[in-house]
Amino acid sequence: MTRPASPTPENHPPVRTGRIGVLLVNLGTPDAPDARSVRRYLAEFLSDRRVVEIPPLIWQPILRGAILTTRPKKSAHAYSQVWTEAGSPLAAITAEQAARLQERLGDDVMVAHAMRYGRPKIGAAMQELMDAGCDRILLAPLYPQYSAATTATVVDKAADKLRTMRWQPALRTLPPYHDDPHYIEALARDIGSQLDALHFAPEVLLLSFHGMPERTLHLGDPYHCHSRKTARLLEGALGRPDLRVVTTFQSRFGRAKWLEPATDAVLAEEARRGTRRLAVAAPGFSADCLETLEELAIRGREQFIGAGGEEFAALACLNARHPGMDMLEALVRRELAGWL
Ligand SMILES: C=CC1=C(C)c2cc3[nH]c(cc4nc(cc5[nH]c(cc1n2)c(C)c5CCC(=O)O)C(CCC(=O)O)=C4C)c(C)c3C=C
Ligand SMILES: [Fe+2]
Ligand SMILES: [Fe+2]
Repeated sequence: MTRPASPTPENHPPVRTGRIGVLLVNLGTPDAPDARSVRRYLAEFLSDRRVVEIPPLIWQPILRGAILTTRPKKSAHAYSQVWTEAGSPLAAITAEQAARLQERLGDDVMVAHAMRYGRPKIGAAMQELMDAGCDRILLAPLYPQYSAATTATVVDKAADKLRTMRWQPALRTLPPYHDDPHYIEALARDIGSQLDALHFAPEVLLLSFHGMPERTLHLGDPYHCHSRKTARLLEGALGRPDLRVVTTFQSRFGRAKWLEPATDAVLAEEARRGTRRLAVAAPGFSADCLETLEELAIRGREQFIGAGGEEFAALACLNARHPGMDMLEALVRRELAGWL
């Protein structure tokens, strides 16, 4: 029998200093607005079985065939219309949210960010936190409304990393915050001040949430209910009886039936029925991205104006501005209770 070697600086596990890590996670985005980068991103995203719930034997040939040969070029064009000097808006804004949160939380906490698809990777970001001495990690998927396709797949990915480790950190996850007063108040403050700054008074405020296949609702995914509840609470908190608030779902993908009503159809329908001035907000997105800057602000405008509308505004997401950062700080501090 050999006795285990006594610990030496060489074989001793790295010291963890009891620091707390916070990992903000969003969806992810391509590295560049070109077809190759978009193809790599879409291949990873659309191969996630939490996102497309079709058996791989059926889905992969469709994905590798029709979709990845045509969509990357189209999507790359869309991305190129919203790309900034700091890169993809979603990447730049998520990084800024992490930096702002770090300033607010101080040295006891280390804040990092990661993306579910593309970079920075969740596993690598967790490793960085642990290498810096964190033995407790709060995983914060930046999705107010829970869905298996977003929140759950982030937790799955973090669990994949834990699975490889002998000495795991303690892990907490930020619960969905679709009805949290901090979130509703941040949205009401932020959307309210953006509405006041418009040069016109909208008749309709469209609240556009990302869509999901309708089937997921019947399978028990709370996403649709969470979105509806956010919309109802936000309408109450805005307190603008003159404004008609309409909730829609955007970004339909594939042939299955998606949640309705669809944003693009309602934009055209509102204009045809006589609405002249409309504003659209996307409360489910914590950062502006392709879906808000291109699909809503560019194509949405064309749909509304093209059908007879006169004034159109796409409002900004909470991003890294004050109301949103106040909310994020409050939500994170609450989850860190007992750790801090
Ligand atoms: C089956 C397809 C898709 C499901 C389900 C889905 C759910 C879902 N997505 C978001 C948030 C975002 N999606 C974004 C882009 C995007 N989404 C899909 C498809 C599904 N999304 C695709 C193919 C794309 C890529 C762009 C394109 O080719 O059209 C983004 C923006 C990413 C960016 O780089 O800016 C976000 C954010 C949620 C919240 C959600 C379910 C609730
Ligand atoms: Fe999406
Ligand atoms: Fe889209």
